[in-house]
Amino acid sequence: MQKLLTAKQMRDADSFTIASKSIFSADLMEEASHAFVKIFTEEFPDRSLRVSVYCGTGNNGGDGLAISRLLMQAGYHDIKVMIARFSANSTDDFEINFRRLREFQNIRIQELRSAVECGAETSDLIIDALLGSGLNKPLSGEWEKLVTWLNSLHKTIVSVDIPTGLPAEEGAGSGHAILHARLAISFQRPKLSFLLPGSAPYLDRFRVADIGLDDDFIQNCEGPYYLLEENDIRERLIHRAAFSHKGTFGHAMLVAGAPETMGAALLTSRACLYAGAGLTSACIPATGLTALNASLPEVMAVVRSEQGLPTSVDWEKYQAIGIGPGLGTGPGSLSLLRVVLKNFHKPIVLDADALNLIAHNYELIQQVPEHSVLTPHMKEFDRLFGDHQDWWSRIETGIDRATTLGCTIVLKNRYTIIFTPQGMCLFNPTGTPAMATGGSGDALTGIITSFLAQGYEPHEAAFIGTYVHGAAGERVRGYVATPSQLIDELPLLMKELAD
Ligand SMILES: NC(=O)C1=CN([C@@H]2O[C@H](COP(=O)(O)OP(=O)(O)OC[C@H]3O[C@@H](n4cnc5c(N)ncnc54)[C@H](O)[C@@H]3O)[C@@H](O)[C@H]2O)[C@H](O)CC1
Ligand SMILES: [K+]
Repeated sequence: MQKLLTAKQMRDADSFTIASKSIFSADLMEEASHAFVKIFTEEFPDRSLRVSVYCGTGNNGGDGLAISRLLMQAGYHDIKVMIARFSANSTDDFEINFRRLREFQNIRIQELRSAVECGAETSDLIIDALLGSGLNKPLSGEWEKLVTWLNSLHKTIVSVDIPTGLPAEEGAGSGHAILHARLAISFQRPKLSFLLPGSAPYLDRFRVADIGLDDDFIQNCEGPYYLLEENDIRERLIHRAAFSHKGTFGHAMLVAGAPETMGAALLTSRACLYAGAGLTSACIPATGLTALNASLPEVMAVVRSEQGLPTSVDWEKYQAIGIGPGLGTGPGSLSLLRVVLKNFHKPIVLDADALNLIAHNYELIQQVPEHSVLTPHMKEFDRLFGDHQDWWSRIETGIDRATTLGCTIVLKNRYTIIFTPQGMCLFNPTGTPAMATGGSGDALTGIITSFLAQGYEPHEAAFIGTYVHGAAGERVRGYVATPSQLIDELPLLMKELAD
C-alpha cells in the first residue's frame, strides 16, 4: 500500500531526496517536469496543439517554465507562457528556469501584473502552473480574478501537481475560487484532497507522475493515510489449496431483508456465496422463502417468525454474521439485532438498518463484538457519530471511533475509506460511478461477511472485500454496473488475484 502524505511531508521528502541523492533542487524540478511531460504527451499527442502555460512565481510556476521548455523540445511548437507576477517574490528554481526558457527562441512569454492584462485566449489547452501545494490561504485579489476568468473560458485545463486554489489535504471550502481542471498530473502521490468528494467540482481525473522521490522515506513517514493497491490484495487473498472442502471456508449468515425488501437479502447472500464462503445461510422472513429457494439454491434459510425472531439457532456454527441490508428499523428488527448481539460474540458486519438501529439506540454499540466491521455510507456515518460539515472532519472522527471502539469502519464513497482499530486510514481506489445504484452496498456487506467467515482478520476482510467489490464493478464496463452483474464477476476476478 502506498503511504499518502500531507503537503508538508511531501516537502520533507523533497528535501530528503535532494540531500540523500546529492542533487540540486532544480534537478528535482527538471525530473518532475520530465515526468509531467511524459504523461502529457501520452494524453495529448497532437504536437500542433496551441498550448498556453500559466505560471506563478513559486516552484509550481518553476515547473511550468521547465515544462514549457520540455514541451517545445518534444515538438509542441505553439506554446505561449503567461507569468502571473502578482507578488515581488519568486523562488530560486523559478528564476533558474526563467533564464533557461528565455534562451529559447520562438517562445512567447508575457508577464501579467494583473488579471485584466490577459487579453484574448486562443489556445486549445491550458496548463495550470500558477499555484501548487504551497497554497496557504484561499485565493483572493488578482489570483481569484485570474482563476475565475480561466474557468469562464471552459477550455481543457491540465494542472501541474494540483489545480490552483485546491488545498492539498482537507478538500475545498465552499465559496472560494478554485481552478477546474480536466486532469491533474500530481507528483509522486495523489493529494489527499483528490480522494475526497469536495474535489469533484474542480478535478475530473488525476494521474500520478513518479518524480524519483525517496520511496523508503515516504513509506516511513508518520501518519495514518494509505492508498490500497492491487498488490495488497494479491498478497492477502489465499490460493485455494488441494483437499479444501466447504468446511475450510466457513459458514456465514446474513441477517437481512423484510417482506418488501427481500432483494437486499438475496443480493447480500449471493455476494457472500460468490465471494467464497463455504456455506451461506440467510436469516429471512417466511414470505421470502420461495424467492430464496428459487433464486439461490446454494443458500440455506433460517426463517424469522412473525415477531421477527428466528427460532432455535445454533449460533456457534457460524463463523461470521452480516446484519442490516433491507432489515427495516421496526421493533422486530431491533429485537432481532439485540438477539444477534446477545448470542454471537465473534466479529460481525453491521450495515444499513443495523447501523440506523444502533444510531437510535446508541447503548447497543457497547455490545458490538470487538473487531466487528461497520459499513456506513456518509449519512449512516453521521447518524451514528454526529453531523459533520466536511469530509476531513469525518476522517478525524473515523480514525478516533475505529480506535476507541476497536472496530473497522468502512465509510463508503467513490474512494471508500477504511479505518482500522490500529488507527490506519486507507483509501480504496477501485470502483466506478456505474456502481452508484441501489444494492451495491448490500453486495459489499455480503462480500466482507464472506471473507470474515473464511478466516481473514476483520480489517483484512474489509480491505479485500472493498477492493474486489470496486474492481468487480469496473469489470462490468457498463454505464451502470448492477449489483447482480458485479457479483457475477467476483469468482473469476478473485481467481486472477489469488493465483
Ligand atoms: N516534492 C514535490 O512535490 C515537488 C514539488 N515541486 C513543485 O513545487 C510546488 C510547490 O511549490 P512552492 O514554491 O512551495 O509553492 P507554490 O508554487 O504552490 O506557491 C508559491 C507561493 O505562493 C504563495 N501563496 C500561497 N497561497 C497563496 C494564495 N492563496 N494567494 C497568493 N499567494 C499564495 C506562497 O508564498 C507560496 O510559497 C509543488 O506544487 C510542485 O509543483 C517541485 O518542482 C518538485 C518537487
Ligand atoms: K497548479
